[in-house]
Amino acid sequence: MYLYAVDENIISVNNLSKQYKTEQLSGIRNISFTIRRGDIVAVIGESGSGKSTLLKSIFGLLQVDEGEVLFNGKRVLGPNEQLIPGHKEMRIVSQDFSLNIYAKVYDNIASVLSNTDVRSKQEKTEKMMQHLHIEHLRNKKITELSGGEQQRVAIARALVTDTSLLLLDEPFSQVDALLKNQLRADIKRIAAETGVTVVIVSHDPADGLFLGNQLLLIKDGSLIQEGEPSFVYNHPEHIYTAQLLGNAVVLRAADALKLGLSSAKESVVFYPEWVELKSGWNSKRYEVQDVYYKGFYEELLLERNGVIIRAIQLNRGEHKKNDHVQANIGRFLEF
Ligand SMILES: Nc1ncnc2c1ncn2[C@@H]1O[C@H](COP(=O)(O)OP(=O)(O)OP(=O)(O)O)[C@@H](O)[C@H]1O
Repeated sequence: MYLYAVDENIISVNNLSKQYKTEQLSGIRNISFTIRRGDIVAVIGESGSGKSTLLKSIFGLLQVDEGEVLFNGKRVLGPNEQLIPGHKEMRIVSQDFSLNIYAKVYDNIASVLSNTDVRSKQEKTEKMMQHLHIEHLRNKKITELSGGEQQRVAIARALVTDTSLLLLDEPFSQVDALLKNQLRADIKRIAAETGVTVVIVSHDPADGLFLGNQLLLIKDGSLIQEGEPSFVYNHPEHIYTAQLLGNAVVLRAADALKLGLSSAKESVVFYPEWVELKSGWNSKRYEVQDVYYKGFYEELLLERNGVIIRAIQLNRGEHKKNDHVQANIGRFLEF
């Protein structure tokens, strides 16, 4: 019996470290996690935090210094250990797409399929073009496409071979806001339909919150938190996580006390949506310093006893600058 037949983890990353020979700290350090079959995992972190290094290490494009990556229970070999770097059961879509720029869209996708069954090759290519909404581009050369269109072709090409693990490095970097929402939804739908496991690297926290069943947060080469997105959002282990995911308000304990929040820790942290704008026995009076229009909601800058906080107001125009409002910080975290 094969090991992977009984193991629900498609990937196990164990104590993985990869340092580049640079003066500053770079690469990744001592990272461990597992990926369940069929999951969409979002790796989120700022530029330079080590996301691409992690993705390339999973795929076997980098020789790691310590630790290992297991794919279906078998160690992924590095470039020094095999002739052709990479892994034949995984597909990676890197930021440069690696498409044949002189070939047409259709041929870019079809060319990765075998010629033994021409009919099935055509069907699979057609289906994948439909999945990614690029049928109308079939006869265009890659050089004639926008960055976002190229990105879709690259994803179609990666998925058409019935791969079991798809690695996407910043798949939305070239896409404008409208297409980004569509492409995010497409990836989610295709993953559900095909059962492919997806690892997405992004600097945009919204990708991690919306897309993944599992969220990994990387900072300065280390994995600082992982878990189901809503759990990580609501139970951040670091102030940084709350700031990155939800633009949290961070107050020193002394300032928090001026708002009636008492804490024995150094800092008090809460998301703007945890502030309830209402009168009640525990609500306090604040002055509206400013109102920021955010589309379907407004962010209010509120002041009390010299301390500024932010709150969210869904009913636009309800409170204006210099108004006085009653607000209650319904929940807060202590660090
Ligand atoms: N080949 C290399 N040689 C030296 N340093 C490198 C190399 N590749 C990456 N680094 C450094 O390692 C760190 C992590 O880089 P990595 O590309 O993994 O980050 P990232 O989170 O993917 O960033 P980005 O979102 O900007 O692509 C950075 O400080 C980077 O400068």
